[in-house]
Amino acid sequence: MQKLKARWQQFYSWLIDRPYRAGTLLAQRYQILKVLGMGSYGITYLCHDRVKSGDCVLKQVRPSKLGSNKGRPVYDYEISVLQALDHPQIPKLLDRFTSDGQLFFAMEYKAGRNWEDLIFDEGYTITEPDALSVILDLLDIVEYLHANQLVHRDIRIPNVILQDGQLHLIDFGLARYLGDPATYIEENLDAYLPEKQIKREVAFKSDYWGLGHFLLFLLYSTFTPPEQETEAVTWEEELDLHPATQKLIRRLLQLDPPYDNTAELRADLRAANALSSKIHTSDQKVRYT
Ligand SMILES: Nc1ncnc2c1ncn2[C@@H]1O[C@H](COP(=O)(O)OP(=O)(O)OP(=O)(O)O)[C@@H](O)[C@H]1O
Repeated sequence: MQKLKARWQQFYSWLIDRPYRAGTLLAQRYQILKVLGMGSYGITYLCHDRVKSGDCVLKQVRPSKLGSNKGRPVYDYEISVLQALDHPQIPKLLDRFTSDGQLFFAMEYKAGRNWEDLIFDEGYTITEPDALSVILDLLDIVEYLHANQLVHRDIRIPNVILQDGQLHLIDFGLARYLGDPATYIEENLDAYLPEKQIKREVAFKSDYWGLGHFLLFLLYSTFTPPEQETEAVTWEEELDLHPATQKLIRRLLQLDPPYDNTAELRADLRAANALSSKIHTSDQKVRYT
Protein backbone atom coordinates (compact mmCIF):
# COMPACT_ATOMS: atom_id res chain seq x y z
CA MET A 1 0.00 0.00 0.00
CA GLN A 2 2.84 2.36 0.96
CA LYS A 3 4.56 1.61 -2.34
CA LEU A 4 1.40 2.36 -4.28
CA LYS A 5 1.01 5.68 -2.45
CA ALA A 6 4.62 6.66 -3.22
CA ARG A 7 4.09 5.76 -6.90
CA TRP A 8 0.95 7.86 -7.04
CA GLN A 9 2.71 10.84 -5.39
CA GLN A 10 5.53 10.57 -7.94
CA PHE A 11 3.08 10.52 -10.84
CA TYR A 12 1.04 13.39 -9.35
CA SER A 13 4.12 15.57 -8.94
CA TRP A 14 5.32 14.74 -12.49
CA LEU A 15 1.89 15.75 -13.74
CA ILE A 16 1.60 19.10 -12.03
CA ASP A 17 5.11 20.27 -11.08
CA ARG A 18 5.92 21.62 -14.52
CA PRO A 19 8.30 24.55 -14.20
CA TYR A 20 7.49 27.84 -15.94
CA ARG A 21 9.18 28.31 -19.29
CA ALA A 22 12.02 30.73 -19.93
CA GLY A 23 10.60 34.10 -20.95
CA THR A 24 7.53 33.89 -18.68
CA LEU A 25 6.85 37.14 -16.82
CA LEU A 26 5.68 36.79 -13.22
CA ALA A 27 4.12 39.52 -11.05
CA GLN A 28 4.67 41.88 -14.02
CA ARG A 29 8.28 42.08 -13.01
CA TYR A 30 10.26 38.83 -12.90
CA GLN A 31 11.21 37.34 -16.25
CA ILE A 32 12.31 33.73 -16.03
CA LEU A 33 15.70 33.12 -17.60
CA LYS A 34 16.14 29.45 -16.68
CA VAL A 35 15.36 26.74 -14.15
CA LEU A 36 18.26 26.34 -11.73
CA GLY A 37 16.96 23.26 -9.95
CA MET A 38 13.97 21.21 -8.89
CA GLY A 39 14.31 20.39 -5.19
CA SER A 40 12.12 18.26 -3.00
CA TYR A 41 9.78 21.10 -2.13
CA GLY A 42 10.62 23.90 -4.51
CA ILE A 43 11.49 24.90 -8.05
CA THR A 44 14.30 27.43 -8.32
CA TYR A 45 14.65 29.88 -11.22
CA LEU A 46 17.18 32.44 -12.33
CA CYS A 47 15.19 35.58 -13.25
CA HIS A 48 15.65 39.07 -14.51
CA ASP A 49 13.98 41.69 -12.32
CA ARG A 50 12.67 44.36 -14.71
CA VAL A 51 12.12 46.86 -11.89
CA LYS A 52 15.64 46.69 -10.48
CA SER A 53 17.25 45.80 -13.83
CA GLY A 54 19.25 42.96 -12.33
CA ASP A 55 19.17 39.21 -11.87
CA CYS A 56 17.63 37.45 -8.90
CA VAL A 57 16.62 33.94 -7.86
CA LEU A 58 12.97 32.93 -7.50
CA LYS A 59 11.87 29.94 -5.47
CA GLN A 60 8.43 28.50 -6.13
CA VAL A 61 6.75 25.96 -3.86
CA ARG A 62 6.11 22.84 -5.97
CA PRO A 63 2.40 22.95 -6.88
CA SER A 64 2.07 19.33 -5.68
CA LYS A 65 3.21 20.44 -2.20
CA LEU A 66 0.85 23.39 -1.86
CA GLY A 67 -1.83 21.48 0.02
CA SER A 68 0.55 19.44 2.14
CA ASN A 69 2.35 20.11 5.40
CA LYS A 70 5.53 20.52 3.36
CA GLY A 71 4.23 23.42 1.32
CA ARG A 72 3.22 26.64 3.03
CA PRO A 73 4.96 25.95 6.39
CA VAL A 74 8.30 25.23 4.67
CA TYR A 75 7.91 28.36 2.54
CA ASP A 76 6.99 30.56 5.53
CA TYR A 77 9.85 29.22 7.61
CA GLU A 78 12.49 29.70 4.91
CA ILE A 79 11.26 33.25 4.36
CA SER A 80 11.34 34.04 8.07
CA VAL A 81 14.92 32.76 8.23
CA LEU A 82 16.16 34.74 5.22
CA GLN A 83 14.35 37.86 6.43
CA ALA A 84 16.10 37.68 9.81
CA LEU A 85 19.58 37.36 8.32
CA ASP A 86 21.76 40.20 7.20
CA HIS A 87 25.17 39.01 6.06
CA PRO A 88 27.05 39.81 2.84
CA GLN A 89 27.73 36.11 2.22
CA ILE A 90 24.09 34.98 2.56
CA PRO A 91 21.40 35.78 -0.07
CA LYS A 92 19.03 38.51 1.04
CA LEU A 93 15.28 38.08 0.80
CA LEU A 94 13.99 40.56 -1.78
CA ASP A 95 10.29 39.84 -2.21
CA ARG A 96 7.46 37.37 -1.65
CA PHE A 97 4.36 37.08 -3.76
CA THR A 98 1.58 34.92 -5.12
CA SER A 99 1.11 34.60 -8.86
CA ASP A 100 -1.31 32.30 -10.63
CA GLY A 101 -2.19 30.81 -7.23
CA GLN A 102 1.49 29.82 -6.79
CA LEU A 103 3.79 30.80 -3.93
CA PHE A 104 7.11 32.50 -4.72
CA PHE A 105 9.87 34.35 -3.00
CA ALA A 106 12.74 36.28 -4.55
CA MET A 107 16.26 36.43 -3.19
CA GLU A 108 19.61 37.85 -4.15
CA TYR A 109 21.45 35.95 -6.90
CA LYS A 110 24.93 34.84 -5.92
CA ALA A 111 26.65 34.49 -9.27
CA GLY A 112 29.70 32.22 -9.29
CA ARG A 113 30.26 28.47 -9.17
CA ASN A 114 29.38 26.12 -6.39
CA TRP A 115 32.04 23.77 -5.04
CA GLU A 116 30.42 20.72 -6.57
CA ASP A 117 30.87 22.22 -10.05
CA LEU A 118 34.34 23.53 -9.22
CA ILE A 119 35.59 20.10 -8.19
CA PHE A 120 33.68 17.83 -10.56
CA ASP A 121 33.27 20.00 -13.68
CA GLU A 122 36.23 22.35 -13.51
CA GLY A 123 38.66 19.86 -11.97
CA TYR A 124 39.70 22.08 -9.07
CA THR A 125 42.28 20.46 -6.83
CA ILE A 126 43.04 21.84 -3.44
CA THR A 127 45.88 21.18 -1.02
CA GLU A 128 45.35 20.30 2.64
CA PRO A 129 46.27 23.74 4.07
CA ASP A 130 44.10 25.50 1.47
CA ALA A 131 41.19 23.18 2.18
CA LEU A 132 41.49 24.11 5.86
CA SER A 133 41.54 27.81 4.87
CA VAL A 134 38.28 27.34 2.96
CA ILE A 135 36.68 25.81 6.06
CA LEU A 136 37.99 28.69 8.18
CA ASP A 137 36.31 31.14 5.78
CA LEU A 138 33.10 29.15 5.80
CA LEU A 139 33.19 29.05 9.58
CA ASP A 140 32.82 32.84 9.66
CA ILE A 141 29.38 32.49 8.04
CA VAL A 142 28.43 29.54 10.23
CA GLU A 143 29.47 31.49 13.32
CA TYR A 144 27.13 34.30 12.30
CA LEU A 145 24.24 31.81 11.95
CA HIS A 146 24.97 30.21 15.30
CA ALA A 147 25.13 33.62 16.99
CA ASN A 148 21.55 34.00 15.68
CA GLN A 149 20.63 30.62 17.20
CA LEU A 150 20.23 29.15 13.73
CA VAL A 151 21.47 25.78 12.46
CA HIS A 152 21.80 25.48 8.66
CA ARG A 153 21.71 21.64 8.61
CA ASP A 154 22.57 21.39 4.92
CA ILE A 155 26.18 22.52 4.53
CA ARG A 156 27.26 20.67 1.39
CA ILE A 157 29.46 21.41 -1.63
CA PRO A 158 26.52 22.40 -3.91
CA ASN A 159 25.33 24.90 -1.31
CA VAL A 160 28.52 26.93 -1.11
CA ILE A 161 29.23 29.32 -3.96
CA LEU A 162 32.61 30.87 -4.75
CA GLN A 163 32.18 34.33 -6.22
CA ASP A 164 35.20 36.56 -6.84
CA GLY A 165 37.20 34.76 -4.17
CA GLN A 166 34.46 35.00 -1.55
CA LEU A 167 32.29 32.16 -0.24
CA HIS A 168 28.49 32.40 -0.06
CA LEU A 169 26.21 29.99 1.76
CA ILE A 170 22.80 29.30 0.14
CA ASP A 171 19.76 27.03 0.55
CA PHE A 172 18.16 27.70 3.91
CA GLY A 173 15.30 25.25 3.29
CA LEU A 174 16.41 22.99 6.16
CA ALA A 175 17.65 25.70 8.54
CA ARG A 176 16.07 25.67 12.00
CA TYR A 177 16.24 27.81 15.11
CA LEU A 178 17.49 26.01 18.20
CA GLY A 179 14.53 24.55 20.06
CA ASP A 180 12.36 24.13 16.95
CA PRO A 181 11.41 20.62 15.85
CA ALA A 182 13.64 18.88 13.31
CA THR A 183 10.73 17.95 11.03
CA TYR A 184 7.33 19.46 10.17
CA ILE A 185 5.36 16.33 10.74
CA GLU A 186 5.98 14.39 13.86
CA GLU A 187 8.63 11.86 12.94
CA ASN A 188 10.81 9.65 15.00
CA LEU A 189 14.38 10.69 14.17
CA ASP A 190 15.60 7.42 15.70
CA ALA A 191 14.19 5.64 12.66
CA TYR A 192 16.60 7.55 10.39
CA LEU A 193 19.99 6.22 9.40
CA PRO A 194 22.65 7.32 11.95
CA GLU A 195 24.21 9.77 9.43
CA LYS A 196 20.86 11.47 8.81
CA GLN A 197 20.18 11.70 12.53
CA ILE A 198 23.49 13.51 12.99
CA LYS A 199 23.06 15.99 10.15
CA ARG A 200 19.40 16.79 10.82
CA GLU A 201 19.62 17.28 14.57
CA VAL A 202 18.82 20.89 15.50
CA ALA A 203 22.18 21.43 17.18
CA PHE A 204 25.33 23.33 16.23
CA LYS A 205 27.25 20.08 15.93
CA SER A 206 25.10 19.18 12.88
CA ASP A 207 26.72 22.08 11.03
CA TYR A 208 30.13 20.99 12.24
CA TRP A 209 29.34 17.59 10.72
CA GLY A 210 28.49 19.38 7.44
CA LEU A 211 31.83 21.21 7.58
CA GLY A 212 33.66 17.90 8.13
CA HIS A 213 31.94 16.36 5.15
CA PHE A 214 32.67 19.46 3.05
CA LEU A 215 36.34 19.32 4.07
CA LEU A 216 36.59 15.69 3.00
CA PHE A 217 35.27 16.55 -0.47
CA LEU A 218 37.93 19.26 -0.80
CA LEU A 219 40.66 16.89 0.36
CA TYR A 220 39.54 14.14 -2.00
CA SER A 221 39.99 16.54 -4.94
CA THR A 222 43.69 15.60 -5.05
CA PHE A 223 43.13 11.90 -4.52
CA THR A 224 43.80 9.49 -7.38
CA PRO A 225 42.03 6.17 -6.90
CA PRO A 226 44.29 3.13 -7.33
CA GLU A 227 44.08 1.44 -10.73
CA GLN A 228 43.42 -1.93 -9.19
CA GLU A 229 40.18 -2.15 -7.27
CA THR A 230 40.91 -2.64 -3.61
CA GLU A 231 38.66 -3.47 -0.71
CA ALA A 232 36.73 -0.54 0.69
CA VAL A 233 39.02 1.55 2.88
CA THR A 234 38.25 4.53 5.08
CA TRP A 235 39.18 8.17 4.38
CA GLU A 236 41.79 7.88 7.13
CA GLU A 237 43.56 5.12 5.24
CA GLU A 238 43.09 6.67 1.82
CA LEU A 239 44.06 10.28 2.49
CA ASP A 240 47.55 11.16 3.61
CA LEU A 241 46.64 13.84 6.15
CA HIS A 242 48.46 15.54 8.98
CA PRO A 243 47.41 13.92 12.29
CA ALA A 244 46.04 17.30 13.46
CA THR A 245 43.71 17.41 10.43
CA GLN A 246 42.71 13.81 10.94
CA LYS A 247 41.86 14.44 14.59
CA LEU A 248 39.86 17.53 13.67
CA ILE A 249 37.81 15.67 11.04
CA ARG A 250 37.09 12.85 13.47
CA ARG A 251 35.59 15.39 15.89
CA LEU A 252 33.62 17.15 13.14
CA LEU A 253 32.14 13.85 11.99
CA GLN A 254 31.37 12.92 15.59
CA LEU A 255 33.55 9.84 15.45
CA ASP A 256 35.22 11.40 18.49
CA PRO A 257 33.50 13.78 20.96
CA PRO A 258 32.22 16.75 18.89
CA TYR A 259 33.24 20.39 19.21
CA ASP A 260 31.28 22.42 21.73
CA ASN A 261 31.74 25.78 20.10
CA THR A 262 33.16 27.65 17.14
CA ALA A 263 36.12 29.13 19.02
CA GLU A 264 37.45 25.68 19.87
CA LEU A 265 36.97 24.51 16.28
CA ARG A 266 38.60 27.64 14.84
CA ALA A 267 41.68 27.15 17.04
CA ASP A 268 42.08 23.56 15.80
CA LEU A 269 41.56 24.59 12.16
CA ARG A 270 44.28 27.24 12.48
CA ALA A 271 46.66 24.82 14.16
CA ALA A 272 46.07 22.10 11.53
CA ASN A 273 46.47 24.70 8.78
CA ALA A 274 49.83 25.85 10.18
CA LEU A 275 51.09 22.30 10.72
CA SER A 276 50.05 21.00 7.32
CA SER A 277 51.50 24.11 5.61
CA LYS A 278 54.93 23.05 6.85
CA ILE A 279 54.60 19.75 5.00
CA HIS A 280 53.24 21.14 1.75
CA THR A 281 56.10 22.80 -0.12
CA SER A 282 55.47 26.26 -1.51
CA ASP A 283 55.31 25.09 -5.16
CA GLN A 284 52.40 22.79 -4.26
CA LYS A 285 50.44 25.63 -2.75
CA VAL A 286 47.65 27.07 -4.83
CA ARG A 287 45.48 29.67 -3.15
CA TYR A 288 41.91 28.60 -3.84
CA THR A 289 40.91 32.05 -4.95
N1 LIG B 1 20.68 32.63 -4.11
C1 LIG B 1 21.21 31.84 -5.04
N2 LIG B 1 22.17 32.33 -5.85
C2 LIG B 1 22.70 31.54 -6.83
N3 LIG B 1 22.33 30.28 -7.07
C3 LIG B 1 21.37 29.74 -6.29
C4 LIG B 1 20.76 30.50 -5.25
N4 LIG B 1 19.84 29.71 -4.64
C5 LIG B 1 19.87 28.52 -5.28
N5 LIG B 1 20.79 28.54 -6.27
C6 LIG B 1 21.10 27.44 -7.21
O1 LIG B 1 19.88 26.89 -7.64
C7 LIG B 1 19.94 25.47 -7.69
C8 LIG B 1 18.77 24.91 -6.90
O2 LIG B 1 18.95 25.29 -5.58
P1 LIG B 1 18.05 25.01 -4.31
O3 LIG B 1 19.00 24.95 -3.20
O4 LIG B 1 17.00 26.01 -4.20
O5 LIG B 1 17.32 23.66 -4.54
P2 LIG B 1 17.88 22.21 -4.67
O6 LIG B 1 19.28 22.12 -4.15
O7 LIG B 1 17.65 21.79 -6.09
O8 LIG B 1 16.92 21.38 -3.78
P3 LIG B 1 16.54 21.42 -2.24
O9 LIG B 1 15.66 22.60 -2.03
O10 LIG B 1 15.83 20.12 -2.05
O11 LIG B 1 17.84 21.49 -1.48
C9 LIG B 1 21.31 25.08 -7.17
O12 LIG B 1 22.13 24.76 -8.28
C10 LIG B 1 21.85 26.30 -6.50
O13 LIG B 1 23.24 26.40 -6.69
